[in-house]
Amino acid sequence: MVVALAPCLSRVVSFRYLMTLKEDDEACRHALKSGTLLLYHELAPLLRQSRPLFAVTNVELGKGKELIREAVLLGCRETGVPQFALDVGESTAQNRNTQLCNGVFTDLRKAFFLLTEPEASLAGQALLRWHQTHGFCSATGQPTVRNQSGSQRVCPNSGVTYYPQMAPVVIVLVSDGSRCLLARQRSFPTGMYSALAGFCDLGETLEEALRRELAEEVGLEAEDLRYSASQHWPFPQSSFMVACHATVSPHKTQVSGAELEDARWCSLEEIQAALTIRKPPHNPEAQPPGFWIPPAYAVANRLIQEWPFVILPVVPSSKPYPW
Ligand SMILES: NC(=O)C1=CN([C@@H]2O[C@H](COP(=O)(O)OP(=O)(O)OC[C@H]3O[C@@H](n4cnc5c(N)ncnc54)[C@H](OP(=O)(O)O)[C@@H]3O)[C@@H](O)[C@H]2O)C=CC1
Ligand SMILES: [Mg+2]
Repeated sequence: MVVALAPCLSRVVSFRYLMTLKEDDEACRHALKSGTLLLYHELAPLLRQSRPLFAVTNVELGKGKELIREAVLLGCRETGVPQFALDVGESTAQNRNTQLCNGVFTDLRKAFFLLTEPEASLAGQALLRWHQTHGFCSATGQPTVRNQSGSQRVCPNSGVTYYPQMAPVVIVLVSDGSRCLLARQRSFPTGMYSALAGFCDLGETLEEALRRELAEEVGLEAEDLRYSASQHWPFPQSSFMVACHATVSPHKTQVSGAELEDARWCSLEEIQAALTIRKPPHNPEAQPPGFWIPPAYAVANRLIQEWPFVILPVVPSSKPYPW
């Protein structure tokens, strides 16, 4: 009994500690002295061997203590050590830090396919980018002021508080019972196919957004829906991805050329072959005909991985939230 409760308790303690750091600037400044830092340079994280590199906070940063104050709070390790993200910006110190920590500032989009444990790098980049782009109040045009943890910004003139935002996106893997539907946009890397996705419109439920996107992009009507998972997705801006499976009756797709370059029904064998491709081919043009799918961290990959094992429940589609 005690063994089962201990991890729960430590998680509660760690969430409460995080809450304190968000609300209490002095406590957060104090925590900066003992926490670890994920460094960025122009939003490119410091990585070593495809892993984010957490430096100790007393690392020499050129501008010293003042620069450390610009760090944003990311989370708290199970050990109770708080984690921060900091962009060293145009500081000339980045080279020194790179040598000191034996890491390399790496473009996150390029590193993404190779990165193990990308969550902290992605969240840190998204939060730092939000601060860089929300320096002014949209009501008064005056500069906004951040709290120490970076969980909010306030306009001293209007009193408006701004919080980091995510746009809700529904992503759906459609199945006709024996095949699943993958599609590609023109902007995708050559040969990559993914599940269908789309931003929710204001006032829509997820289910309505899913049905609209299916109709718009491939001319299909969803029957049964099943929630699978969710994730934060930082490209190109922060989205909150909600991933679902959907069934449709076997039907011809009508691909919208405005939205998609191509959509293809894939058999189990084709999916199994695509899952064996762990990273994008060096020269996709030279590869034999086939396709590859988003990397393991992307929730689209999870939908595709679990598709063969998903047995969709029969849910009356009139219910607004069948899952
Ligand atoms: N994690 C994963 O596994 C995957 C993630 N995704 C992500 O899902 C997201 C949505 O997919 P996508 O098919 O592009 O979406 P949509 O099908 O909704 O099409 C994108 C277009 O919608 C318009 N749009 C409407 N609302 C917004 C908004 N809040 N932010 C940005 N654009 C908006 C834009 O049009 P306009 O430019 O004309 O204004 C944009 O070009 C993308 O960010 C993509 O990176 C996609 C697949 C897999
Ligand atoms: Mg789309």
